[in-house]
Amino acid sequence: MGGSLRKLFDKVFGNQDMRVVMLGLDAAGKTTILYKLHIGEVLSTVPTIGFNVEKVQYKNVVFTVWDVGGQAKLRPLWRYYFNNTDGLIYVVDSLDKQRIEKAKEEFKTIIEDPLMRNSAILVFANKQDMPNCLSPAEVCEALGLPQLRGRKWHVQSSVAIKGEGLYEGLDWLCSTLRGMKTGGGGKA
Ligand SMILES: Nc1nc2c(ncn2[C@@H]2O[C@H](COP(=O)(O)OP(=O)(O)OP(=O)(O)O)[C@@H](O)[C@H]2O)c(=O)[nH]1
Ligand SMILES: [Mg+2]
Repeated sequence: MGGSLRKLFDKVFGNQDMRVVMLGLDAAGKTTILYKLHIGEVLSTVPTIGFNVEKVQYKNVVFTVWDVGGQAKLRPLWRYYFNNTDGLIYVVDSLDKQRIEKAKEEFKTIIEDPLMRNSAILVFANKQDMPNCLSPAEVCEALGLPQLRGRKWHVQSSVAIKGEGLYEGLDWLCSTLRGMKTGGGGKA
């Protein structure tokens, strides 16, 4: 699975310069996604300031991954990480109904930041293998995506531990970014 996903990843991203930030509450599945893609070694973590930043470079694509739970005091650092971000991947634990409201609040703060204004938004409704989880449509509703104006977004059902849905999501992100970079605008 890892090998074939990597080949697909290659095909999708080709030779483009791309900066992708992956965010979500703790335990949403970000690290699992990163490792499942087998796109490279984790380059750096920054535990000294109280949170982990995982950075992965694979060819021209730089992934920066961190969790955003209760990080208000760290928001000034966003400037450093979010600058020139093309794509935002927001990972939601679809089973964690208790914290879906919190996930929404954080999401809203992120996408309203001026640095994120132009980024395409891919949401992984993760842990879809779990019974009684929120459906992708419910996650979409809970995050308020249908009310978003002037943004390109997509909700992708995923089971990160099995690698399901990851390629489909990245495929959407890549073709959307390609469209945006050539000025045509991808599918919303
Ligand atoms: N059932 C199920 N479990 C998953 C899935 N994806 C991730 N997990 C599990 O959820 C837990 C958290 O996953 P991580 O990838 O560590 O989450 P994270 O977003 O990196 O969390 P932080 O690093 O704490 O911010 C782990 O035990 C994973 O195995 C999934 O699709 N289904
Ligand atoms: Mg992690």
